[in-house]
Amino acid sequence: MTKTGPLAGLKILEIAGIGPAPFCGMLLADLGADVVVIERVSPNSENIDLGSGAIVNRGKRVIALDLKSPEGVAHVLDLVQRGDVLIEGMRPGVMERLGLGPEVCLARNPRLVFGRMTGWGQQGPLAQAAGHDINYIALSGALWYAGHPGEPPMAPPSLVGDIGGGALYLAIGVLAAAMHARDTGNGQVVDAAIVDGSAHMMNLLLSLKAAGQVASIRGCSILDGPHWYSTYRCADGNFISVGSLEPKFYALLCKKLGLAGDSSFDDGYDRDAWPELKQRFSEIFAMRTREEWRTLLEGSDACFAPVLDPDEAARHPHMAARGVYREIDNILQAMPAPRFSGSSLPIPGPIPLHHEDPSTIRRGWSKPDRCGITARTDCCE
Ligand SMILES: CC(=O)SCCNC(=O)CCNC(=O)[C@H](O)C(C)(C)COP(=O)(O)OP(=O)(O)OC[C@H]1O[C@@H](n2cnc3c(N)ncnc32)[C@H](O)[C@@H]1OP(=O)(O)O
Repeated sequence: MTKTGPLAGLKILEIAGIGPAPFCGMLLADLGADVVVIERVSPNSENIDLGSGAIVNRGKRVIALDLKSPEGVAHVLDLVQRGDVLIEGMRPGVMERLGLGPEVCLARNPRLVFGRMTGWGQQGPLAQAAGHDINYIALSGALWYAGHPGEPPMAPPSLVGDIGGGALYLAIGVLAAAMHARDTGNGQVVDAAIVDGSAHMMNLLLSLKAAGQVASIRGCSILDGPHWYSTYRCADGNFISVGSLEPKFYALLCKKLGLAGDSSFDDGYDRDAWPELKQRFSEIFAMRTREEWRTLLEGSDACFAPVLDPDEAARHPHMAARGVYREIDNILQAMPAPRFSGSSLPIPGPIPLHHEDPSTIRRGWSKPDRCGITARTDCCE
């Protein structure tokens, strides 16, 4: 498979896991990297278990190796020597026990970027404990803000921790380290912990907190309290969102809702009035269907959008015009992001169905040149 895209030529080994590390691998494969996943050997099948890994495996090649056998470890080290980046998402110490820890791998390839994805981080009192997205963002402080006053917090399933605080930070980390390795010839370990990434993502909220705009009491901040920044149920049971943060946009929303003459809506920043005005908005939005609100508000500066499920989102005219979703092989998939001016709309690679022979990968991955990136020939005499 010849890959194109801004990361074409970057050779990545991914040790199969769950959640954020495979998602990071998909992101890099979408951008053109050659990602080879090492799965466990399954006694019953030569085929890949499509299960939950179908979309995150797109554009990758998959091999099956028993990493608890000397042969499996030798195969990995051979690919480590030829590759640019390794990513893994196992509990700290697992790779070391397999004989594939950073020390061994970097001794084999000093330019290697060794990307490690965990929830708690490689070090710290909780490093060895099992956990998942919801636990990591609970600890980092990110989950606290998600919820209504007096109710348990609720986060979008695995988006804030696994994807936002995890996979995306791992991707940025390994790409930064790969640039560094190109320039210096030195690889390194990237320790991407969801507690770190999701805390880092809080810096915008923390600056609003420092400015007094985000309070430590739920429902009293500009992003979780006002009637103009919320979701509402419509007459047909569907939902809409409004987010008219700036006074001029809020004024337009009120005008479109027929509230321009009602002085109780004049000061959108009066926190004491928010609960009552939210109730009024609830009653107003309950009077029409989501489609009727779309007709009135969508595309205006009132800062409105309908709340859609993914199938509806794929059909929405704006999303359809941009080709954000596509059904490929009967699976709805979001297309690669972001977009690059030097390439047309990226098409993700196919979802692999069969394991490859490790020696095919080995043959295709020649040993690194002096720059460590085999596809880059312009920088070596
Ligand atoms: C919904 C979500 O939030 S997903 C995010 C979940 N969290 C993370 O990904 C954070 C980092 N990962 C972890 O903390 C852990 O992997 C957990 C908690 C997710 C899962 O824990 P466990 O199932 O106990 O797996 P753990 O990572 O400890 O070990 C994996 C085992 O598989 C083995 N293994 C992995 N690949 C192979 C292979 N190809 N061949 C042979 N053995 C293999 C490892 O050697 C290890 O065995 P060991 O326990 O004998 O050392």
